[in-house]
Amino acid sequence: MSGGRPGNGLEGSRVSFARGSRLVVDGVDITVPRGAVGALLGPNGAGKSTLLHLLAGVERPEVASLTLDGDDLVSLRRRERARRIALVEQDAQAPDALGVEHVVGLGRIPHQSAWGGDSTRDREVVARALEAADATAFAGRRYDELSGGERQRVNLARALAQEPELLLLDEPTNHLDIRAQLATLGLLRRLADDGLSVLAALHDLSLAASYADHVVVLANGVVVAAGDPSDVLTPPLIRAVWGVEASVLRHPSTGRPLLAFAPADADAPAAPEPAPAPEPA
Ligand SMILES: Nc1ncnc2c1ncn2[C@@H]1O[C@H](COP(=O)(O)OP(=O)(O)OP(=O)(O)O)[C@@H](O)[C@H]1O
Repeated sequence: MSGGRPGNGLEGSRVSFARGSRLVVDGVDITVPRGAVGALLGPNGAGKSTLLHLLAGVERPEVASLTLDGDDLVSLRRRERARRIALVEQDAQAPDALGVEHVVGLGRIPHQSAWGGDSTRDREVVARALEAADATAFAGRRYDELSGGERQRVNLARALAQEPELLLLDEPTNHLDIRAQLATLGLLRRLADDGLSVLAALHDLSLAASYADHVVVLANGVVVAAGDPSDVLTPPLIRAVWGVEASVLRHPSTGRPLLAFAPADADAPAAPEPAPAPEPA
């Protein structure tokens, strides 16, 4: 699905954004190499969605530099940006009563001329995107009548129909059952292996560790750690950022980190009373 253009992927340096007097993204350095899956992690309110919006051009950042395959993203024209970057938003909306195929077809607009309408290729790309996102079964239905998880797959299909070089996703596993979560992250992995740059905000640290090449941990708008999931997702870091106790296990088949959590000590429930010893027979 990627454009196949050579380059370094996304490279951002000192990306910042203020809401009123408060910096909600504060001097973030971020890199998503071409062909890599990056996971953006952090507690509620850390600035993940805001950062994705800045990278997608929905909001304009204060920035030292922000490039995609060497091209300055901030000065990129809107249409060119939409050809190269797709954002799957959390709980994205579509106009009422639109059919699913139509919604996915909206992803083709940046590639179409003003009077051209849908070409055979557009229709093929839409069909492939629906299939890749496992949404073909809903193709003939109305978007506003779908469940949350079904919509999430359609939103992904719409982004894939854009044939971007950089795919940004805000909690793409939200609403999805476990099979659909694994399918979505497996698809992102394969798309990256084909050359797409992927950055997804995720709350499930084990899923992030299973599928991402690197993770970026945000807290209060600042990057507090970044790198290989095995190096970054340590119990002290998780305690400091999320305020919970974590044990790092290993996935039995992949060897990737698998995290088990407990409330921080002060909040931990009292240990259960030991069971009374059985009476001797
Ligand atoms: N429209 C807005 N107006 C004012 N403040 C906002 C707005 N949107 C977000 N914020 C604030 O900006 C900060 C970053 O929010 P953001 O949505 O980027 O966090 P997040 O890491 O994506 O959180 P979550 O995991 O809860 O989705 C938060 O403090 C939030 O309250």
